[in-house]
Amino acid sequence: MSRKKAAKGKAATSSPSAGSPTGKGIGKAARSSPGIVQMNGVVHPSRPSVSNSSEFYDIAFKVMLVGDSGVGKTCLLVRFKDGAFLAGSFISTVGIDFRIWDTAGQERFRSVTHAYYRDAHALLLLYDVTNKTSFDNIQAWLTEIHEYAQQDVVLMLLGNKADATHERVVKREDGERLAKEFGVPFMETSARSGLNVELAFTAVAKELKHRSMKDPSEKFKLQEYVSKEMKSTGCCRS
Ligand SMILES: Nc1nc2c(ncn2[C@@H]2O[C@H](COP(=O)(O)OP(=O)(O)OP(=O)(O)O)[C@@H](O)[C@H]2O)c(=O)[nH]1
Ligand SMILES: [Mg+2]
Repeated sequence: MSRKKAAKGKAATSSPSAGSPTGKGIGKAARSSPGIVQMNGVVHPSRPSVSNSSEFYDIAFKVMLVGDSGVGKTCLLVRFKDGAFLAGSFISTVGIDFRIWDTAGQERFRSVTHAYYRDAHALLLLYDVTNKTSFDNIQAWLTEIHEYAQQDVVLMLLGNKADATHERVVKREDGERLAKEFGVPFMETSARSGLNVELAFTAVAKELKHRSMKDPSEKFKLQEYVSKEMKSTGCCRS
């Protein structure tokens, strides 16, 4: 994915477990849980190395997974990091979960999320294709992102649980339309089957790497890269 100085990137999740971005508290899809993935990037002289205990990176990118509770953020992260599906009963992320340590908290963690937004380099915004509410809440999430995230944050919309064919209520075309409307790259994913998981993170990492190299001669086009990769592997469309 990108050049390593030492060990593999570290992953973590956090969850404020507060209301949806609309603040309306919408049933089962009412809580948010961003996760953070630090991706190691490229050598860049103007940027300091980042040390995290025993691990060193030339650049650590902060990528957050955001979206309603239950859309599959933790599962997507686990699938990407460990290559496995987190089966079993749904354990909602509470507070900040750094894989091993977990801080509990409900509404008061909202401010923590906003603080995380501020220095996030990329946001993977998820909805669940089997949950219409989570899709309807995307606009509110985008509003929140525009309010709290950096203006140039790398953003990608993901329709997760694409494997759940029978339960699907949001068509792929609906996701595509919404993404187009807001000018955000889009793809469907499945933490269960692994569909597009690697691609989603790789595409974001490539975009971040490109930006960090500050090479204006060649602009990386995230959506084009995603479409090309999908075509070349012949996969990834549910
Ligand atoms: N079929 C299917 N189920 C999934 C997928 N991803 C997650 N799930 C299920 O969805 C439920 C919620 O997944 P989580 O990853 O815990 O959801 P989350 O977004 O982290 O939720 P919070 O931490 O509460 O914000 C679990 O029961 C998972 O097994 C997927 O790709 N396909
Ligand atoms: Mg979670």
